[in-house]
Amino acid sequence: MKRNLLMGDQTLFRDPDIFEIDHVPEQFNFRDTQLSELAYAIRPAMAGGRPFNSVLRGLPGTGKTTSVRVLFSEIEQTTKRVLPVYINCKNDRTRVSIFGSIFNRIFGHYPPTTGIAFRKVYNEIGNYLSDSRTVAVVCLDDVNYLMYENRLNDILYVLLRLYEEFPGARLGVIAAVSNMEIDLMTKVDSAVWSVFRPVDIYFPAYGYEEVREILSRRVRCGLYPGAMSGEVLDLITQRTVTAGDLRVGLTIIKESVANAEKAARKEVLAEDVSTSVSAKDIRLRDAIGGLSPEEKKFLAVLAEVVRDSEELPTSGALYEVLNKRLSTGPANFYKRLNKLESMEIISLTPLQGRGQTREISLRYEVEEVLKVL
Ligand SMILES: Nc1ncnc2c1ncn2[C@@H]1O[C@H](COP(=O)(O)OP(=O)(O)OP(=O)(O)O)[C@@H](O)[C@H]1O
Repeated sequence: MKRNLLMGDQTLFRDPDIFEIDHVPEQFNFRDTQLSELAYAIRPAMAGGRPFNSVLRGLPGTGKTTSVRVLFSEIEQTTKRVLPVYINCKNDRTRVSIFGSIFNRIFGHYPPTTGIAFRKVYNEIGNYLSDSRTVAVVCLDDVNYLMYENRLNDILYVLLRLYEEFPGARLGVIAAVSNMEIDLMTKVDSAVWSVFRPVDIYFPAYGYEEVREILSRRVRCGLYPGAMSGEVLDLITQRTVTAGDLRVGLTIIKESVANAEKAARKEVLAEDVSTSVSAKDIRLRDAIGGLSPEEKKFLAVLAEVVRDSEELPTSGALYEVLNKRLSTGPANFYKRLNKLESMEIISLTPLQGRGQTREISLRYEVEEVLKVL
């Protein structure tokens, strides 16, 4: 029999990209209310005015990013006077990188990484918006990743005050948050909030019928006919609804199809349906995917220390190990620790009567973290 190890002889996928998390579906249903609220906030920009700022709140996988992408693509097809800028704060976390991304959208290239002051980048953006009367709409997706070291305040402050220095410059911010425990208002200084004053747009979780319809459409586009029965789709829908995150369903479909292919079946059976995917799992992969190589090494050592300690390690004890193994130094140590906390990978609990000392725990199983790393 002819074997083809790298290119499987047969695949059930008509188009595997359809199941990627960042795929923008052709049909985006069930979010009409949110889309019209967001369109309402952006609309003044279409007439050259300052858009309303907005906050999109909803659990992961409730369509916040997709709503922004849908409207941004409509803007791009309609006018050049509005410049939509999408920023994922998991990747762009500093003032320099966020303004670098805005600069790139305007001028088609990033500012040089060395030898250029932030102020110069800022001035060029401000002058461009002011002179060209282009209105910028900046989406800060997963803005919770900026909630450490006061970065969110700093970045919102600089963005929202641009018009003061550059008369005529107009810019609106869309901030998306997927952690429902976070009340953005309490995280932003009142002086910044008084300029921000966002419209609140809530994205509720999808119900059973909605999830089934969304997944079934994906299956019709992404798999060959007959590859997945209604019963198997019901099973996957049920797991997705229980997990409360559409990304779980998309990942289960991908893995189940791969299992069926491995068993050389032409149809996914109930036994192929992967049971190991959970919303927590996806959150962990997502969070770790947003770490730099140095931060990953830091987390790996931290996880090993947690695994090998009888009690939860303190920040002091952990610092000793990390400094010895990775020459972390105190400033980087606390920066990385705070970042891992903001990404909800670890918890830092203050110890009573011990000043700045914190007790460190992982929010996931140690082995799970090490496996994903
Ligand atoms: N109404 C919908 N119709 C079709 N697909 C959808 C719908 N809502 C969400 N999806 C799909 O679910 C996945 C997750 O959606 P999206 O990234 O927009 O969620 P999110 O709320 O931004 O999540 P996060 O908070 O993690 O960023 C994407 O693949 C998206 O295409």
